[in-house]
Amino acid sequence: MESFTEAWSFICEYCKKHITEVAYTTWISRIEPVSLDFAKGIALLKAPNEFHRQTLNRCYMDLLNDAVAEIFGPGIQVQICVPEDVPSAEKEEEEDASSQNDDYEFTFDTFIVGPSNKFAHAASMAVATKPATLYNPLFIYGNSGLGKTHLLYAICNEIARRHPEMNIVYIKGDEFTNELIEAIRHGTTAEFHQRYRKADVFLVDDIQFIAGKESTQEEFFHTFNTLYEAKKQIVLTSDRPPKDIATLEERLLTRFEWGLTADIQPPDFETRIAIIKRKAELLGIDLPNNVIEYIANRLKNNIRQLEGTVKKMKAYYLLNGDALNLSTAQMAVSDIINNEQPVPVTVEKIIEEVARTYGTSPEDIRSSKRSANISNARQVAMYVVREITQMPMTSIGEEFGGRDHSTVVYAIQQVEKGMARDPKTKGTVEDIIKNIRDR
Ligand SMILES: Nc1ncnc2c1ncn2[C@@H]1O[C@H](COP(=O)(O)OP(=O)(O)OP(=O)(O)O)[C@@H](O)[C@H]1O
Repeated sequence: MESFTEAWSFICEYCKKHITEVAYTTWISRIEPVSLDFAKGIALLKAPNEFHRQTLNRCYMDLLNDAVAEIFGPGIQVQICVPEDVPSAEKEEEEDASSQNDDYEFTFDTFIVGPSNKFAHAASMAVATKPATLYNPLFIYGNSGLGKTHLLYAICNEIARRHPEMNIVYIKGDEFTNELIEAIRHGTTAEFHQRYRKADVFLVDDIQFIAGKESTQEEFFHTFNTLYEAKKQIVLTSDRPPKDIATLEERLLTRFEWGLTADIQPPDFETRIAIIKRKAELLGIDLPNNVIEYIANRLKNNIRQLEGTVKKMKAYYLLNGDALNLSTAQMAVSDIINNEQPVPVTVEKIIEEVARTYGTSPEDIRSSKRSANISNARQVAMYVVREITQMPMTSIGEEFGGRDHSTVVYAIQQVEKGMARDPKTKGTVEDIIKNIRDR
């Protein structure tokens, strides 16, 4: 592992010589080496997200394999994973509901259109066909599992197909924040600017995660302006409309509303039926009509759940030989509903989100450092832990580096007072809680 990480810089050097600087910065520089297994002949690399992986698989696999062969000799195949693939107990539980999809690509062809999403679909098609001419920015919002990411990838894939020369940059709002914090820490903000401000098409999934984070919003504001003025296409998604993102800066809110805002609603009955049929077809199984109708009647608000149910039925069929009938469907639906119970939020997750918001690190929050920003972030983190987990004060104190009960009580009171006095503080804390709960 150690030597693979060391050798990674040589692989990067090789790639750098063979592609343009922009392509290198956008696609190769953000890969992380994971492991090299000579016995299996696999070099495992990690891409920051699914769209990145798809692009690497499609456009840069030969280059990466050549680079690996140059350094380690022939017989090693590159494989790309994404953070979601890295096993952890929690992720495994989420697996069925995950938006990762090995059965089909997220394109316009695989997107079923109905009254609930036809406006967002049409706007996305328009943007993909003529980037930066009609709607800029395009802002798509809707609840979880209704197809925002699917549409965003569909735009990426369509533009990549029509305009292979265009530099498409896709990122999630929280990744943008994390990368900025890392760039500030390592003094590499120039590379950070270059990566995002050289985009021809800039797509940000879950933009709500930048709200309340001052330096991220500042950076995003400049990136937005640079790209907008250069007539580059910007597409954003969120779980709520811009005006409902409590701590979004006014100047960003205005900009997000400059172009077109399109919402996606839960699908109606006919669309749910069409989606179940299509998912079954893609998975190569034949579902009777009564089964399709049963699923469509039970799951109304989330397309990811519809898809998960069809996958579950296929798994029961293949693994247990169960028939594709109503009782198997009942089992699959209740499995999906139970699995989708929210995963309990850990203190670690809460501290991570608070740290991101205040531009500090989880280690600092748990430490005894007393600078104003860190103390403030620590108090907010204690408050949020109490709000979300209802954990006893003494246990909260232990989680924060062995602080005593009275320190926690004091911290919570301070935050309550701050929220009562200042609407901005209130908005920030509420956004943090919403972001953590919505994950
Ligand atoms: N109209 C549709 N036609 C076909 N599949 C769809 C449609 N809408 C959503 N899906 C599928 O449902 C799953 C969830 O969609 P997606 O990940 O795009 O949701 P999302 O709105 O981005 O959710 P989240 O906010 O939780 O990230 C994906 O597998 C996607 O392909």
